[in-house]
Amino acid sequence: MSTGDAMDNKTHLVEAQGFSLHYGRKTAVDNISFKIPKGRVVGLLGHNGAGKTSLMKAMVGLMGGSGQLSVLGLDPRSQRNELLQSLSYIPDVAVLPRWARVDELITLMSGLQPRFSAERARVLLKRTSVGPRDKVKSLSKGMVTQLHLALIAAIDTRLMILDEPTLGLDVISRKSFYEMLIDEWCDGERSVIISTHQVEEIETLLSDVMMLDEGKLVLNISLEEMDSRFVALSHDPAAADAVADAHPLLRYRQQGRSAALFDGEPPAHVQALGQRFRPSLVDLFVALTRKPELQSQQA
Ligand SMILES: Nc1ncnc2c1ncn2[C@@H]1O[C@H](COP(=O)(O)OP(=O)(O)OP(=O)(O)O)[C@@H](O)[C@H]1O
Repeated sequence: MSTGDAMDNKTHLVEAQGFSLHYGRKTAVDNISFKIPKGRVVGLLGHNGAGKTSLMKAMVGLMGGSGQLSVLGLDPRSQRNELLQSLSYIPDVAVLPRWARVDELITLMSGLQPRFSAERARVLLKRTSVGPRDKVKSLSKGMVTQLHLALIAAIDTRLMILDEPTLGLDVISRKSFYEMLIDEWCDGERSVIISTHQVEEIETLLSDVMMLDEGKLVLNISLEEMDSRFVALSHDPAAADAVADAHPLLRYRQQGRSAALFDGEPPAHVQALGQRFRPSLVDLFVALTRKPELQSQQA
């Protein structure tokens, strides 16, 4: 793949070290450190206001911050123009010009972005119901999002950043959006970072997950590591006290039964009181980002 960015094969696509971002006195991103290597599909999860958009804006150089942040080996703030040639980005409030026709947008992109392939965009659009002569204003919200992805995925880069790309779409449109992304863009070399609230339906796509809670990175893990590290147990109500004494991250209900989620192996005597099952990403998300006072009310 031809990339003119400032990367060698050892560099991570994104590296943050002690990175923070503030709006006045408000801390939106709080001293976070992480690395994203090539070939990953990273879910950036967090409740409203957790800091996802702020972090993504910093990655594309729209916001400054303190600490270190490097994207494709570049400083997003001071080397923004260079970075934008090498990065694919769909912001949360993406708009395409409503007056334009699809083929006009393809021509426009060809003039603006040296790594854009008009031919590739046309191939990608064949997967959708968007026609080259359609006007943007005649398309449904789901079709506009598909069009936007086709245009962005036709840029030859190593990193795509998608901020809540499927917001407002129905389940079928969301599915076809992610199918196109995975089939047509992810190739084992490129990485994509997707922020979303639809934790449940994105779980099977992801290779890694990063969870933000009030600006802090509370989890940064591959799905494989997640499976080996976190353990869930379903148990009878009579075992509730013994389970609680083992300090689970979360107590909840699963298929009508009491359940508990542990970070690491619970003690053997507690394991003997229940049946193990694989916790879902949603369970983990709730456990790590729900306020403690809510947890104690619901347990
Ligand atoms: N322009 C701004 N001025 C002041 N505070 C802001 C601004 N933008 C965001 N914030 C604050 O920064 C924090 C993080 O916001 P951000 O938009 O990054 O969160 P988010 O995780 O993307 O949320 P959502 O899921 O609702 O889009 C929030 O507390 C928010 O109120």
